[in-house]
Amino acid sequence: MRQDYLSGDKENLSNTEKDVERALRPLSFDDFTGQEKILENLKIYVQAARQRGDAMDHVLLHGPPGLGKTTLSHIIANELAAGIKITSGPVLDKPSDLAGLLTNLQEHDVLFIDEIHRLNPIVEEYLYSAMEDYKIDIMLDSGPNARSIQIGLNPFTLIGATTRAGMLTSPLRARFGINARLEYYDAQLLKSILKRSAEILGTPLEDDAAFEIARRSRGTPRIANNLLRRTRDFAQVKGNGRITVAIAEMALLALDVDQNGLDEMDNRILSTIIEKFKGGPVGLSTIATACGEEAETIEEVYEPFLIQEGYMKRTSRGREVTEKAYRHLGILPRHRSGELF
Ligand SMILES: Nc1ncnc2c1ncn2[C@@H]1O[C@H](COP(=O)(O)OP(=O)(O)OP(=O)(O)O)[C@@H](O)[C@H]1O
Ligand SMILES: [Mg+2]
Repeated sequence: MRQDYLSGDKENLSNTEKDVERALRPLSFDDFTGQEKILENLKIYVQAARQRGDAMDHVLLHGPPGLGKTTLSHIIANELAAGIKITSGPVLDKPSDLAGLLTNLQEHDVLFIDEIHRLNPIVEEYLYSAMEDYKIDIMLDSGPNARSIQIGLNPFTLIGATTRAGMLTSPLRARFGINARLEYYDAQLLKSILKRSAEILGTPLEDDAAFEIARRSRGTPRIANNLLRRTRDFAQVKGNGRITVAIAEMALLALDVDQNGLDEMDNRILSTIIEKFKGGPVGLSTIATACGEEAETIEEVYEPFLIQEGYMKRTSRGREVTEKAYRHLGILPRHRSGELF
């Protein structure tokens, strides 16, 4: 369970936690911290579309979980002063599910499809003409009477979000005029996000405590906010309600977030590769089995951060840990084909 909220799995949040997550979600471009380049461009596209009275071009947002894809989609709709309809890839079973949504869109509305890499191929194909010409073909009747009629749609903006851009087919990817990859946040940005969140929650958060939580949040606002909520609990029960650096340290220790901000699963992945596979290279599915975690989760949630921070690398022969991983775990690197690191 602890793993779940640290890894940023939103499905496992309770209802109150979901309410808090919603309360902390920025609603406008000005509320949104970081991703400056993306924001700068989006502001221009939004303004241009509004000035012309057109629907904005379709947007693909990709990047690791918890970096703000859903948040940004809502912000775009807000800034366009448009409505938003929300669905997700796995939910759209058949073309008629999608047709229902599309025909209900008002002019310039946003249709947000989360996990768009998990669209059923038949539904996906259906989306092509909707995206390109704002038209769909609907089948009437079946058997010998089957015929299709074409229906025009109101011009709309599709926003697709995915943690796995590589899994998108090229025809789908090509239909997004705007393509943005969200990056991990640095500690300073996360610190300002935390200060804002603490303010909303009404929790006093000292500066150095904010920085400590920020730098140990795996570059991810969702994790930063989750750690803030847990730290707030510690401050309330073990302190006087104020989040000091000592309280933050205590909470992070209890949550198994180590000094470099790696959590229990990060460390398990690294130590497994070192101890069971001599540091690698080793295949993803082998690591997954040895760690008792799904390969997809490792690839989507853990590995991108471990690679970005230089603990691990991907080679053509599989995953390998780096010298930094050995140092982090306090293990001496072994001789590898005669060479030392
Ligand atoms: N730039 C930001 N500024 C402030 N808060 C942010 C920012 N980005 C994300 N958050 C916070 O982090 C939480 C998670 O963000 P969001 O749900 O948008 O991530 P996501 O990229 O859609 O993740 P997933 O891939 O899991 O769907 C939000 O509730 C929001 O409070
Ligand atoms: Mg999301």
